[in-house]
Order: sequence, then C-alpha cells, then structure tokens
Amino acid sequence: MADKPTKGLADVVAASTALSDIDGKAGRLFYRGYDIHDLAGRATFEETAHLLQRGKLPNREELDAFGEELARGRELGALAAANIAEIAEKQKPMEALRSLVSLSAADDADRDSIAPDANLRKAARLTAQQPLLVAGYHAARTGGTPPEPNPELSIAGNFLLQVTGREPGTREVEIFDACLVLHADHTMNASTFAARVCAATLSDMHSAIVAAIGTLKGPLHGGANEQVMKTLESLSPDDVARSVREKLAAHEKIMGFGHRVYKTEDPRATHLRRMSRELAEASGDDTYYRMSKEMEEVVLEEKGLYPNVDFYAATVYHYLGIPTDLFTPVFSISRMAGWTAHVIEQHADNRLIRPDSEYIGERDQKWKPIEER
Ligand SMILES: CC(=O)SCCNC(=O)CCNC(=O)[C@H](O)C(C)(C)COP(=O)(O)OP(=O)(O)OC[C@H]1O[C@@H](n2cnc3c(N)ncnc32)[C@H](O)[C@@H]1OP(=O)(O)O
Ligand SMILES: O=C([O-])CC(=O)C(=O)O
Repeated sequence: MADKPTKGLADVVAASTALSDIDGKAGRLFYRGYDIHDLAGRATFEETAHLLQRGKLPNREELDAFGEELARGRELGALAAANIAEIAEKQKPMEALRSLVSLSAADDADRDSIAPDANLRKAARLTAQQPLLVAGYHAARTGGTPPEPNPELSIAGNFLLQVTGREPGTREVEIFDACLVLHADHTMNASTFAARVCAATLSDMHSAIVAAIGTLKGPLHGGANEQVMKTLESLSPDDVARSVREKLAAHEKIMGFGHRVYKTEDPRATHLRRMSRELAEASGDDTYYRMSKEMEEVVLEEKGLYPNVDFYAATVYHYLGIPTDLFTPVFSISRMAGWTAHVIEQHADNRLIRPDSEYIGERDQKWKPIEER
C-alpha cells in the first residue's frame, strides 16, 4: 500500500538541478551560483539565457555569436504566421501563446530531435521567437502588424517597441530587461515541473514548453500578475486597507502574495518594488504604486504574507505601457530561458517521472450488466 501523499508535493525534492537555487528562509535566489541581486540590473536577459541554457556567463565573443543566433531565430514560423490572425480573434493571450508555440514546432528544423545540439538550437530559437509571437498576436487582434524588430535593440527593447508601437527609452529597456532576468528561472515551480515531466518521457522541447505555458497560465502561478492589476483597478485608491481587510476576512486570496518556498521577502520583489516606484514617479501618477504599498502593509499585518514576484511586476508592466492581459505572456517570455534549460538538463540525465498515488476510491465493487445498474 502506498504512503500518504504530501499535498501539493510541498517540500518534496522532485529533481536535481544545477540551474537555480533558493534559500526560502533567507529570501535568496541564485542562477548557477550567481546571486540574483548581482545579476538584476547588470546581466542582460541574453546573458542570463546563455548562462542558463549554455552553462556559463558568455564572454564578448560568445555573446555576439549567441546574439546572432537569437536574431536568426526571430521569425514566427510559416504555420504560426498563417494562423495568427484567426488565433488572435478566437483565443485569449495565454491560450494563443500555447497554440502558437505548438504550431511553430512545425517549422523548426530540429522539431523531433532531443539530441543535445538540437536542444541548444531550439532553446535559442524559442527564446527569440516567443516575444515575436506575443507581439504578432497583439498586433493581429488590434488589426495591424507590429513594427519590424530593430537589430540594434535587445529582446527587451524590441518587445517594448513591438507592443507599444514606439521606440522605448533607455531606462525603460533597462528596467524591462531586469524584469526578464528576474523571472528567468525558479527551481521546481509548477510550470518548470510540468516541462520536466513532459521531457522525461523523451518527448521533444516544444511539447514540454507547451505543457509549461499551460501550467504558467493559472492564477496560482504566472497568471497572478494579471490578477494583481485587476485587483488594483477594482479598488478605490482611498479605500485600499478596508477593502483588503474585508477580502481577507472573507477568506479571499489576495493575488501576488504568499509563496510555497519563501518565508520572507522574495528577493525579486525587492527589485520590482523599486522599479515600480521609479516608473510611477516618472509617470507623474503614482496612484497604483501607493495602493500597492498599502496592500503590502495590510497583507503583512493581517496574514504575515509577503509579496511574491507577480505583485510589483504588475505595476512595472503597467507603467511600461504593456496591456494587462499580456502580463502573463511576458512572464512566459522570461521563463522560456529557464524552461528550455530544464528540458536540456532533464534530457541529459533522464529517468521517467512517474510518482505513486494513494488510492482513496471504492474497493470490491461487484460487476453488474448495464440493464441492472
Ligand atoms: C510566480 C508565482 O507562481 S508566485 C505565486 C503566484 N500566485 C499568487 O500570487 C496567488 C496567491 N497566492 C497563493 O495562492 C499561495 O500563496 C501560493 C499558491 C503562492 C502558495 O500556495 P501554498 O504554498 O499551497 O499555500 P496555501 O495556499 O496552502 O496557503 C497557506 C495559508 O496561507 C493563506 N494564503 C496563502 N496565500 C494567500 C494569499 N495570497 N492571500 C490570502 N491568504 C493566503 C491560505 O489561505 C492558507 O491559509 P489557511 O492555512 O488558513 O487555510
Ligand atoms: O517557485 C514558485 O513556486 C513560483 C515562482 O515564484 C516562480 O515560478 O517564479
């Protein structure tokens, strides 16, 4: 007979990884041994993707070569391009992204291969392609085509350009780039676990990423950033504390708070709070930032819970001019660096992931023909 399950697999160690590490008590996060506080605002997203996917921070030559590879991957794929207008009409952003990434596999020369070199090429292509899929979707639903990517701009800069339709400021690009770095990997979070379960059947990278996107979409995971913005928009600026207390008293979950692993401040929230304040002040209207601060104080006081990565990411993206329903696709753009690296890691040292379950159903049922049921 099987043991009792640990609900939600809390504290269960499900894989070994050299990609990221969390100290939940101290509130620390590391990518391949580098403290997130050293990477955020210093390493670019491209350097971070190289670190995760290829094992080291690139030197100048390696970064240039990686940049060229990413630039070559910056295309929708014929099947995705042919279907993007209809998808934009019928599907919400995360559904659309799930469909488009799946369709894009059809035009990937390495689609079926799980060989290490094919996986590296696909990881770079998916990282470069996903921002284009999101921007292309957004343009299609608003009846246009996005501006051509600017070869001088980074992934962060081009995404802002393509989604907002205007050349982003240097500081905006720096801030958005830091957001992508902060979201790039996070040990055995739900979407990464889903990707690894899929990859462990020796399925291909695109299939694993589609599983991850579907998992990120939920409001208990990446979908929370969009919900945070909706909560802020639903509250009256001078009634935040009372409304939040009321929600908590009614046992409502406040999106953007709490974490399975962090028992103190999420180190990513420290950066995002600062960036939210900077952008709020620069915008001349800091209402949402001030409301967020007040929510944070009330939730800490009432529940002892801290903001997670999704909380201040919401206002940062809002101040950058990103539509609210693209917040979770933006999370997906960053997490692609980590997901693909986890698929590579899983394939390199694989065993099928197949846990046990505790049976809690009926036993000794007696068969009856259909007429007697
Ligand atoms: C990128 C990310 O995925 S970060 C997380 C994004 N998700 C969110 O922000 C959604 C809101 N937060 C949550 O739902 C949870 O805190 C999670 C999903 C992040 C973690 O879940 P778990 O580790 O399973 O904790 P669980 O949901 O069991 O919560 C433990 C207790 O804290 C309470 N709690 C946890 N988070 C919150 C919250 N945001 N608001 C109010 N109460 C909360 C629960 O109601 C529960 O209380 P109880 O013991 O009285 O029933
Ligand atoms: O680790 C988790 O469970 C959720 C999270 O913060 C992330 O995926 O970034």
